[in-house]
Amino acid sequence: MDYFLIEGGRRLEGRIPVGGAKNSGLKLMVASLLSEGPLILSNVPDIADIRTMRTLLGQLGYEVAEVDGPGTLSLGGAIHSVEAPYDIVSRMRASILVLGPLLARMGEARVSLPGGCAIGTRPVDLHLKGLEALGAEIQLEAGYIHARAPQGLQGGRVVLPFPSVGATENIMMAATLARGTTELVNAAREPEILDLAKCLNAMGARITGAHSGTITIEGVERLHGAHYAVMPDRIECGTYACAVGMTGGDVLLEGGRMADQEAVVHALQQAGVEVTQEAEGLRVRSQGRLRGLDLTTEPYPGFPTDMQAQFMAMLSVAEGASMITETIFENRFMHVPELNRMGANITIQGRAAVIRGVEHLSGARVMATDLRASFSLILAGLVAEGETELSRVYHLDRGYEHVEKKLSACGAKIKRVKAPAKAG
Ligand SMILES: CC(=O)N[C@H]1[C@@H](OP(=O)(O)OP(=O)(O)OC[C@H]2O[C@@H](n3ccc(=O)[nH]c3=O)[C@H](O)[C@@H]2O)O[C@H](CO)[C@@H](O)[C@@H]1O
Ligand SMILES: C=C(OP(=O)(O)O)C(=O)O
Repeated sequence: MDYFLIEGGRRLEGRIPVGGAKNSGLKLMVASLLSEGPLILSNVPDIADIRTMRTLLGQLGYEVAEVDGPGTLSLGGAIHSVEAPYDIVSRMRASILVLGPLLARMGEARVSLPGGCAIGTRPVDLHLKGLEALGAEIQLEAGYIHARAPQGLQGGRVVLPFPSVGATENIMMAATLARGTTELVNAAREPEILDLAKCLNAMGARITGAHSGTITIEGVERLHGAHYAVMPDRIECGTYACAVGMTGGDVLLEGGRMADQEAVVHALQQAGVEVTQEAEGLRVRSQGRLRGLDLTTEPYPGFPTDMQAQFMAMLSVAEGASMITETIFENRFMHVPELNRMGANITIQGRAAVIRGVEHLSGARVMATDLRASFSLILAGLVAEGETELSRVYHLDRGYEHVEKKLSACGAKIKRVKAPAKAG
């Protein structure tokens, strides 16, 4: 397994290009299953989850090919299978999103139940109830969700008890090909939902209100091919902003958009990091010691759970105490013991973590436990005294592209040590 070696203490200065959003690109790839013509997606990030999604779509018989080099994918062809198997769904949770599109397009889907993962139990009951409200018959058998709609889906009113991102996406995609109109109430409002609706509309869907919490989907007979560019990754952008804040740097995050992440920008500013929107992206600057603050993760437009671990690392070296309350996932504090091994002073009290800022962290051997936790340890390594060795970087590779290249270009000392090839 590859690992990273990070030598702390370098100020970051320069430019970092923000890639396409993982949490949008994966969903847009899935959306292509609804279309009769090819969907050409540009600005697709070079990350492991996108490769896993290519494998999954390939198993359904779908053709996914790079056009004009990396970053642009053409997705289309005939669907030969309606099954998303356990080995892929367990590797990548976004696989559950093939359920709605396969059901709408093929009248049937068999998708492995995703189960829990390192950050929490992550049930999918809201996805299933929403699809049932559109007329799907759903059975759970041998660890699989078996959904059928032999006569097609019928639009209806779905009220989500919680604005689940995944349920909103699954139901919205399925409803594009249902007969009649669907109203999705208390829908998620994340920017990636709007990106998905815009892409579906470019394919001929009729969706309105995708940023408002009530989404109306007028079903159409068929969707057609389109060209669409994946939105910039607001979480990658926020992650690098934390790196700049901690290292006292000055970096232009090319393509970064303040409008997608006002809660994160506000929190950075409260901590003493300067963030301004420029024509080419977000300019992030910091000087001197940061200040502690309190944060609670919430559905968008609140502070995102996907930025919680990175802020934890940043606040671990801020002046004074901070408290972070995690309300989305019950087990998303796995980075805390690792940060403490580097000298942080963090205690967990139920769903809250109390962070007492320390002056210095020290390099250590640490282990990544999940995607965002991995980056919190890189952030700690960037300011720690001495060397940090971060193992299990496959978690990080799921969702961050070219990390060592992007950070090194701004003066960080970080290198990937490749695992020796297996003898064989
Ligand atoms: C609201 C929120 O912050 N969603 C995040 C969630 O999306 P993801 O789509 O994975 O999760 P949801 O938004 O669906 O779920 C958030 C919460 O709802 C609960 N739930 C969800 C579905 C369901 O059928 N039943 C149910 O009880 C979950 O247990 C969890 O407590 O993780 C992604 C990856 O980290 C993030 O990018 C999303 O921003
Ligand atoms: C946890 C994440 O992704 P996933 O839902 O794919 O596990 C994430 O993007 O932070």
